[in-house]
Amino acid sequence: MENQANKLKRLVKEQPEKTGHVTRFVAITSGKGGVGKSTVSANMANLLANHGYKVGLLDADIGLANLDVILNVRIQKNLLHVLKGECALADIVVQVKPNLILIPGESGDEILKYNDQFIYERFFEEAKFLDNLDFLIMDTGAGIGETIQVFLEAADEVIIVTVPDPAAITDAYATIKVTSKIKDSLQMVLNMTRNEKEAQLIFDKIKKVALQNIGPKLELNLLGRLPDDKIVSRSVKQRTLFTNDAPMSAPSMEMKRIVNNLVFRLERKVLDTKADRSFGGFFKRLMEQF
Ligand SMILES: Nc1ncnc2c1ncn2[C@@H]1O[C@H](COP(=O)(O)OP(=O)(O)OP(=O)(O)O)[C@@H](O)[C@H]1O
Repeated sequence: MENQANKLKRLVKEQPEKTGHVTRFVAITSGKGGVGKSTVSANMANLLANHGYKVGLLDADIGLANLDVILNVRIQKNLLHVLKGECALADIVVQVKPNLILIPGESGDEILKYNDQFIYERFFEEAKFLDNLDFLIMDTGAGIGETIQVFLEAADEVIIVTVPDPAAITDAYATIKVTSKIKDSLQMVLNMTRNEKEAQLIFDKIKKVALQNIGPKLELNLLGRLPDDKIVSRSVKQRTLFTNDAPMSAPSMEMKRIVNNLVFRLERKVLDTKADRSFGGFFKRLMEQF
């Protein structure tokens, strides 16, 4: 019988290996915890997978509702176990549905703390089975910690999620300010907003402050908004995804707009194709920066 590791390798490698295949790395972060970062990450990855993209979802945040809980999958070990040499990468990867895998992580601090050269070499070799991913969506922790910044710097696109409450906005702004030192463009998602007007108003205020204090060099964009909706909270409680449960609902339609805007941006963006654009290459960049 085919074991789990081989099955995963086969599933992810269904397509013939493309030379020069590009994986796009998207980091989702927030200033404050509990603003919907994991909910946005999981539903974004789900919609991209529905579009036919091969998507990896990396949980680099151990918060209240982890991605395995949101996606209703069982995990036993995570990236930390791989980096400690206790299991193989293929053993921890969970196939959520066709085109969507979950890579269970740990807090970024823990992940990047391990630096055993021998295990790294094996890890990068093993990571080749993830080379066909079109997107890696990373749910990072909240705040302005050094490790989170390392993940954000290595990403092609950084999305900062916030909610309208003043404390969350202040913290989101702190993230924008710190991250503007390493990124020229940042995306925002305003979650739990009453309507589009409210989202735009809040965004305009943040943008004005950013322009005054950071300057015009930073391109700050509103990628989209999500309403505060029972459909979203209910799906999280039921361990389902609202983009599956209620695909025609207001939150799903807004989530589709966010995903379309993201894909549009990334398709236009000139990516650094000199850098190794594989999952392993991305991790190498992380380790080098840390
Ligand atoms: N648009 C929304 N409408 C209603 N409830 C929401 C919405 N977005 C998120 N929530 C609820 O907010 C809570 C926190 O969401 P989530 O776990 O995604 O946040 P987080 O920022 O990832 O948190 P953490 O910092 O713990 O990782 C969840 O219970 C979720 O149901």
